[in-house]
Amino acid sequence: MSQKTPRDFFKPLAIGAPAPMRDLPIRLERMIHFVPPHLDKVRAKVPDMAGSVDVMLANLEDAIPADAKDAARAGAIEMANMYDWQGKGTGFWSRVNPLNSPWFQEDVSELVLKAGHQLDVIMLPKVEGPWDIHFADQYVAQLEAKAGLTRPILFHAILETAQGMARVEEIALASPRMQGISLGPADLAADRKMKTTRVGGGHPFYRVIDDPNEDGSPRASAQQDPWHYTIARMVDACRMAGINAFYGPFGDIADLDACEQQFRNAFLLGCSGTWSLHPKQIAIAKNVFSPDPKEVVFARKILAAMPDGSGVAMIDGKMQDDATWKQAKVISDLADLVAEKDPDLAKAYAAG
Ligand SMILES: CC(C)(COP(=O)(O)OP(=O)(O)OC[C@H]1O[C@@H](n2cnc3c(N)ncnc32)[C@H](O)[C@@H]1OP(=O)(O)O)[C@@H](O)C(=O)NCCC(=O)NCCSC(=O)C[C@H](O)C(=O)O
Ligand SMILES: [Mg+2]
Repeated sequence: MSQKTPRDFFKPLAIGAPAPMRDLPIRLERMIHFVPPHLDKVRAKVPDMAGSVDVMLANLEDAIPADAKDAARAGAIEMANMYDWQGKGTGFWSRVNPLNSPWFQEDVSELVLKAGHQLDVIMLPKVEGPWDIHFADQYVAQLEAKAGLTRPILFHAILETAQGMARVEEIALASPRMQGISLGPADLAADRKMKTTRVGGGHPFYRVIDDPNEDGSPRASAQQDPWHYTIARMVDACRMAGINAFYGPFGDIADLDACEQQFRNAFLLGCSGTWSLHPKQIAIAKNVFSPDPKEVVFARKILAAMPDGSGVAMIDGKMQDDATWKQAKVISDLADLVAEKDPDLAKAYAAG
């Protein structure tokens, strides 16, 4: 038997470490905003930006130069103490360097020992299999015990290798610390040997083409989504494990339309949120990952028409039954969560 017994699964991994959570906290996580914490100018913006994002993330991994890793780690710890993250309801996360890097051990130990009381989630890049989660799980439990933490820190894995993709279900189920998984399209593309230099989004060469026209006129063609399979598989693995799926980075900061479309596809397929790399992407994520007011009004009509969630009803010519009741509940519950944070959307959702 290679798995823990059900009883052992929820035992703390170190004496004095907090008990693992049985249920994830229900939080709005429409965008995970990436901050390069070694840059004084950007770090200084954090307190003012904190209320406008759902999650603020101090990034220690890629995009941080090797000679700035120590400064980024120190900046992340400063960020942890710049705002009352726990009290004011904005998530505070950090993406650490990979397990095989010279920085992982110090990243995690410094964060947990010096900022663990503020830290909600450690994002683990380039996770290849459950063994990576198990190693980090044990290490963090020891540090939590040493720091005297009473609330366990959760894990978020990034899918950025073919092996990680192939083992996504095992990763999702590896520990009760697992909060969610994001797609890392840039590293994943490289590892898969996809022929692109883009960070997420479509590609002009990845398309389908109409059959030839009899008159020889030009054939219509349309770009396709190269990430459809990957996102759908990640969503299934996450939802099976009761954790959340996230789209990752969209690297063309100037192309706001394409960013919005990529986010929207992920939202429709089941993702809870995305990363924002630049302030411009925050509003896009907020808009896309909050349900559309018209959909909310319609969803609530379904719930009202079938108060116990069973039977059949017709609304605006569309058949509703137990399954559409469940769909409506997903949208309505998310709208309730958004409304707690956003008074304008609360009004729009109530308008119906
Ligand atoms: C991408 C950036 C380097 C662009 O920065 P910059 O050139 O400074 O942009 P602007 O001049 O347009 O900036 C306007 C102002 O906004 C501030 N700014 C910029 N970015 C941020 C931010 N993330 N948070 C807060 N504030 C920000 C600038 O300082 C300007 O301020 P001011 O001068 O006062 O007007 C930059 O946006 C950036 O570094 N973003 C984060 C990049 C990052 O984290 N990359 C790693 C994640 S993606 C990844 O790792 C790939 C993934 O793992 C995979 O495999 O797929
Ligand atoms: Mg990456």
